[in-house]
Amino acid sequence: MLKLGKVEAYIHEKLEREKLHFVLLDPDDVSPDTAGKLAKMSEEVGVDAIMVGGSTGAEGEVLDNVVKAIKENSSLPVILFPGSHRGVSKYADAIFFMSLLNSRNPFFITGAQALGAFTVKRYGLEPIPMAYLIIEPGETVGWVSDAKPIPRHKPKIAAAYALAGQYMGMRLVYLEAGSGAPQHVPNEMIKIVKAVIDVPLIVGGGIRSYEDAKEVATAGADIIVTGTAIEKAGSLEEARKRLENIIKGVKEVSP
Ligand SMILES: CC(C)=CCC/C(C)=C/CC/C(C)=C/CC/C(C)=C/COP(=O)(O)OP(=O)(O)O
Ligand SMILES: O=P(O)(O)OC[C@@H](O)CO
Ligand SMILES: [Mg+2]
Repeated sequence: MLKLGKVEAYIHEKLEREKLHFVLLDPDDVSPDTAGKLAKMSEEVGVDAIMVGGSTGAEGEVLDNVVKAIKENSSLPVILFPGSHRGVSKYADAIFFMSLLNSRNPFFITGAQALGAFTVKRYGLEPIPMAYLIIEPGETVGWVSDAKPIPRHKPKIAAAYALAGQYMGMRLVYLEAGSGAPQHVPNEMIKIVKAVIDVPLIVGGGIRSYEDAKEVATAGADIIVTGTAIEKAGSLEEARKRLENIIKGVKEVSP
């Protein structure tokens, strides 16, 4: 029988009771000191995990120091969200071992994964296989990864990719509108994707408010990710206020 790793089991256990909220911290945008403070505050307000990564090359010491600071200041699981095979840190708990299924460049479908696989093994990181899909507009990550972003009004295309990902063995599906997107993934698309897959659905990009979070969760997202809203809050107090509201929106929707 398939035995899930610690972090994946934690996700599934929690999902029995509630929808989840993950915070994404990009070492390109936050210092270790700020990351530590944000992680501590995140744990206090009920965030479920911290993701660490960026599309513009978070790696090496810069990445390690942010992950270490988060681990020192909170007990939340830290999951890597790598932009390439270099986005791997031995201080994290797990890694979204993701394939960007709608990229035009095989590097983002299987190349980075092959180049990163031995590092993941050497560090003893828990890999969580994930289908990563870029939805319009896609923002920086869409451009960097040479994606063919799925049109916002074509939910069936997203559903087909998501189901294909599940059939290829991926145990999570992530719909990504792009960090800082003016609008999050359309509700209708979330609904249709959720209806065809059996694995948990993650949605991120452009979620900023209580209303956004509640809408996305109601449409069918199991895990809601926010980055910019917290990173760009200006102060720790403002970040706390925003997070409390977003989490309220997520937790009000039953799983
Ligand atoms: C599994 C391994 C080892 C590698 C996977 C490599 C893949 C497929 C990457 C997908 C493409 C990519 C560039 C992903 C980056 C994901 C990410 C962290 C996006 C969000 O980034 P932000 O840094 O918040 O956005 P900005 O770039 O706009 O700051
Ligand atoms: O920065 P935001 O817009 O919250 O996006 C989060 C995440 O989905 C980006 O990969
Ligand atoms: Mg960033």
